[in-house]
Amino acid sequence: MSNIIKLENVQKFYKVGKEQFHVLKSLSLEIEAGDFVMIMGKSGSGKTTLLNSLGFLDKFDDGKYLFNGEDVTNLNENQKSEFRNKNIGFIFQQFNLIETLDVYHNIELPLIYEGLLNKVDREKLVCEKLESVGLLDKLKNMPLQLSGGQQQRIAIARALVNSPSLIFADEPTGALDSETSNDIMELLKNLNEQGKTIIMVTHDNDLIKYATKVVKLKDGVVSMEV
Ligand SMILES: Nc1ncnc2c1ncn2[C@@H]1O[C@H](COP(=O)(O)OP(=O)(O)OP(=O)(O)O)[C@@H](O)[C@H]1O
Repeated sequence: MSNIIKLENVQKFYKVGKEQFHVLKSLSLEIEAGDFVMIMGKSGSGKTTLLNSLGFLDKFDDGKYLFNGEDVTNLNENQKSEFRNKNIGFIFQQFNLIETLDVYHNIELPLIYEGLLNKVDREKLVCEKLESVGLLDKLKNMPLQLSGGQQQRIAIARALVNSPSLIFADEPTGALDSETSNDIMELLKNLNEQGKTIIMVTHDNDLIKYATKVVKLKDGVVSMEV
């Protein structure tokens, strides 16, 4: 198995007034291609900070970040955006769909950012992804006309549309009831079985059964890996 992600001694500080708050403390971590990783730990332990920094939504202050063996620690802003678009699909607790765009255009947006495909090819991909989450009939709906579970499925279709190898999910079931949560977890499990590497932040111990690897954070360090 090969490492898709390797972190070596990363440090992350937040500036609060004149103080520095040390949130990730010399954290090292290896994630293999095909893993379904659950990042767990108490509120405030740095889970979201870790995920966001891995996805270049935030940055590490020190240490080394290798992606497929390549050093991506010091990418510039354009390279970071390109890296994100190409390699990572994001799923959030509150879905983060654009409320003023219909379902079709929400899913199409990453393809427009990428700028490689014409309209016909984009349409084919959007419909394919919508079908894979079972919501092809909702193409013209606005996000707020859908249930929470349906909105999360649309967000998953959007995360998949650029065919990323990695899915980052921050509490993807946090806003859903338990039955809908199970549906979303089954969908993620299928994606993992199809070869996507998934890194998910959760508080919910019941979801550990879906993981191939659990990383427990405590006070900014990995306290346990299984
Ligand atoms: N922008 C920021 N500025 C200052 N401190 C921050 C900032 N973002 C997060 N923190 C602090 O860093 C710590 C880690 O936050 P983070 O959101 O990563 O934790 P978490 O484990 O994901 O928590 P939760 O489970 O509650 O979402 C917390 O103590 C938080 O208050």
